[in-house]
Amino acid sequence: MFDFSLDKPHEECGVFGIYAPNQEVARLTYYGLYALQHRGQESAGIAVSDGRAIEVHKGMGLVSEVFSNHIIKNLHGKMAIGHVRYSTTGSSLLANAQPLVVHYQKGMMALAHNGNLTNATELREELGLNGAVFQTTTDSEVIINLITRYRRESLEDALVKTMMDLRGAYAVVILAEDKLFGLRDPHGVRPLCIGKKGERYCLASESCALDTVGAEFVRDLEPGEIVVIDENGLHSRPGLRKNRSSSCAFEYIYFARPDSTIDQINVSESRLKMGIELAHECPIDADLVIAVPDSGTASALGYATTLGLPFGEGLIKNRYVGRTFIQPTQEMREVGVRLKLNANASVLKDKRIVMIDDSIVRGTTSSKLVAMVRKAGAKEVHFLISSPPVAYPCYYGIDTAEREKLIANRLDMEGIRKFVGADSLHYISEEGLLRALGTENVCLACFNGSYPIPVSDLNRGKNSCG
Ligand SMILES: O=P(O)(O)OC[C@H]1O[C@H](OP(=O)(O)OP(=O)(O)O)[C@H](O)[C@@H]1O
Ligand SMILES: NC(=O)CC[C@H](N)C(=O)O
Ligand SMILES: [Mg+2]
Repeated sequence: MFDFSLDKPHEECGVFGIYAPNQEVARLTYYGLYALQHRGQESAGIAVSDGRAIEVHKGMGLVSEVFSNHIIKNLHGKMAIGHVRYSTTGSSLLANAQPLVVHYQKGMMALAHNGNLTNATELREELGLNGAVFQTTTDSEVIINLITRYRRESLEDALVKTMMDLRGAYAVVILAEDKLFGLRDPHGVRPLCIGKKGERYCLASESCALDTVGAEFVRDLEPGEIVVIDENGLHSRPGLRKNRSSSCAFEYIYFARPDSTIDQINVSESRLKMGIELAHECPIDADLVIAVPDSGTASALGYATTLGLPFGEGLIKNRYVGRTFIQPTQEMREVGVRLKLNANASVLKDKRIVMIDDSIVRGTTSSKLVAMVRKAGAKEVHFLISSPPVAYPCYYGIDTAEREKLIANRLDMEGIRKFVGADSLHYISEEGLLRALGTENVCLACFNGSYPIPVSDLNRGKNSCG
């Protein structure tokens, strides 16, 4: 049977950066991170710089738990970066929280990273042989070590050289030498966008964070691009030759906030279109369409509208639940799901239900929800999924579990249907998903095992650097 003891959301990290002398950069970063909280809940941190010295505060937990008004007020500087973490390489420990800060031959540097390197172990070994020491077990520390190693050249050249060594996914913000830098890997797997607030610039994993701090969206970083933000404004330096862009499809399906737009695709709109595609691929004669909130909501609306079916609030999400910290016993796991979601019997009773969620990963949530909806009186439960089956692990920064734990890797379609207990089960096709996204330039590795960036065997485990 499956080991459910590792049940937790499938997340990654969020980064934010701002260059704004005479503004409260720590507070703005705090708000930016608050908007990106869904990207990681294990730890949070903010580093501020006056152009020379860097101060950092980080801690385990949510942004609101790590920072108080007092702490924010005492972080002074003209620029800042921040990070919310969901660990992918290196355990969830304070020592691994970001931003990472180092002293090097030219002063101080702070770095925050979203993504996952696929050659971190090899790079770490090589750096270690050349005398580098490490204070964390993250892949992100490899990046900062490489930059300082190459810093005999100008900082921009050092960044280019570093990017030539790195494989994998990285959206990175850096404070160093009176400047704020942003880097995006040549495949553009993880998002990073630029905002303008007055005359000043900021960087964020998702555009929703720009809205929160009152910045105008300027554009996404190009794959392989480096941007430099300082007293003179913003300039771009082509870092590495851009590959065919492979931005992560899972960002649109599940991960990013619906009000964000990534690489010209609005997340909520793409989910709506996934629902429309599902309606074309699998029209079901039902009485009511419901969503697993929140990430299933837009798809369920698209499905219902296309087929002219009513949409109802069949499952209600407790808005105060972030992570459920589900205990590894059957009873506590069920409490965990019930704490987060509850069936609304008054709309479900005696109805034939189509229930739409964005994904099935390990299968834990789905089986509980189908049972819950039946218990609330539904006559039939048809379960539709707005992503193809997740059958391969992500090595680029989304923690979707090891291959053996993925239900689509273990069971065939009928086996999964039986496991979740639905009357019928249908996943969107890969073609349907691509039509909904309106581009083929996306990474679909977790669905089809075709990895756009090679992953060495040494980098296939969570603690591969530790
Ligand atoms: O098959 P599983 O391993 O249970 O994973 C699938 C579920 O996980 C995600 O939700 P999650 O509860 O992580 O977060 P959400 O509330 O943001 O949707 C996703 O939206 C599915 O509902
Ligand atoms: N999910 C992420 O983006 C995590 C960043 C980095 N790999 C870490 O584990 O700290
Ligand atoms: Mg969910």
